[in-house]
Formats: sequence, structure tokens, C-alpha cells
Amino acid sequence: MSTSTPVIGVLALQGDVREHAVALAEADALARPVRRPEELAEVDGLVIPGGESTTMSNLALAFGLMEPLRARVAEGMPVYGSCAGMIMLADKVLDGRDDQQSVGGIDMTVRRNAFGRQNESFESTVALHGGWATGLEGGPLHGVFIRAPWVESVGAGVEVLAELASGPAAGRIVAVRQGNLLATSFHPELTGDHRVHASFVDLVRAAAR
Ligand SMILES: NC(=O)CC[C@H](N)C(=O)O
Repeated sequence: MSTSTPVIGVLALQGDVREHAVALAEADALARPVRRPEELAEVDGLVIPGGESTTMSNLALAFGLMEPLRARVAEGMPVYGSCAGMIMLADKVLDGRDDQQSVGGIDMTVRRNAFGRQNESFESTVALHGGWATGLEGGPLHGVFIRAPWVESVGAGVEVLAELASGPAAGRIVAVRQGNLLATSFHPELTGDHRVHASFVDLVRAAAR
């Protein structure tokens, strides 16, 4: 097992880059901003933060990052996407803009801005399933949702890790994993609870073995 500290990039085209870097450092990883293909080539894993997936798609294309991102996902690099980052990891996007592209990799369909206008931003308890039911010690997560997507459906190879616990959208899938790819609808970097980042750092360490 590798005992060295994993180097994890944070895609720094837009979004909560600093907050993710802080959460990764708390989870014992070395965080680095990634804006160029050369920087992407040097990291053991990557966080794609929230923001606006349409803008992120444009910027990733303009910075020449879309194909390198797809190539590293295909090689098995661990990636964690939050909110717009989840949309970037989805194979299929509903209510997207026609020209928006995703990196893809997770066999799921997500719906952008799924919780509707009245619910643009809200906080809610997130119930843990699958590997997180036993793996994330300390019980349910507090989810911060900001114009968030939900996962409309998943393919057979996708593990559901969390669902909304209550409210009109109770039971909607808000966290998934497929292989080395992890995605959440919510923003754990804004809560001070670094369990999601710690579970991603574990994934990066396991992949580096
Ligand atoms: N906080 C967020 O990342 C919002 C996601 C945004 N609504 C999108 O479609 O990309």
C-alpha cells in the first residue's frame, strides 16, 4: 500500500475551488488547482466543483481539457464531482443546454436544476445507503443543495450512496459511485463535515496501490 500523500487536483475553471482544497487538506491529501492539461496529467485524482455545468463545459472545451479529462476517466483516475461536477460526470443530462457536453463516465441520467424554482437552494438530511451506510461513520449527512441536479436513473453498475431523507423529493438519489467515480448533488465543502472528501481520498489511495 502506498503511504505517500495523494495529490488531488481541483478543476479550477469556476466554483468552490478553495473550499474543496481546504476539505481535501483536512482529509490528508495535497490539493492543487488544475486549469491546464499538463496540470491534469500530474494528479492522482480530481475534484470537479459546483458552478454552472454549461459554463464549465464551455471552459473545459476552450482550455483544451475535455478530451484529456475523458482520457483520464477512461484510464481509471478517481474523480469526485459535486453538483455541476456531478452533471459533468453523467453519461446523460436532462434539461441541459443543447451544446453542453459532459465528460461522462457514470452510467446515469441526471436532471439539471431538478428541485424546481421554489427549492433553488435548501438544506436537508441525506440518508446513507450502500457503501456509505457502513463506511461513513457518524450517521446521515447534512446536504447543502444549490440549484442542484438529482439522479433520475442509474445503470446496473452504479452504486447508490445517498437519497434525500424527507420533504417533497424524499427518496431522490443524490449520491452515487461507479468504480473510481463519485458524485453528489450537494456541496459537502460548505458544511465543515469532511467525511465525503475523506471517502474520496480513500478511493484515490486505493486506486494508487
Ligand atoms: N451549484 C451548482 O453546481 C449548480 C449546478 C447548475 N445548476 C448546473 O446546471 O450546472
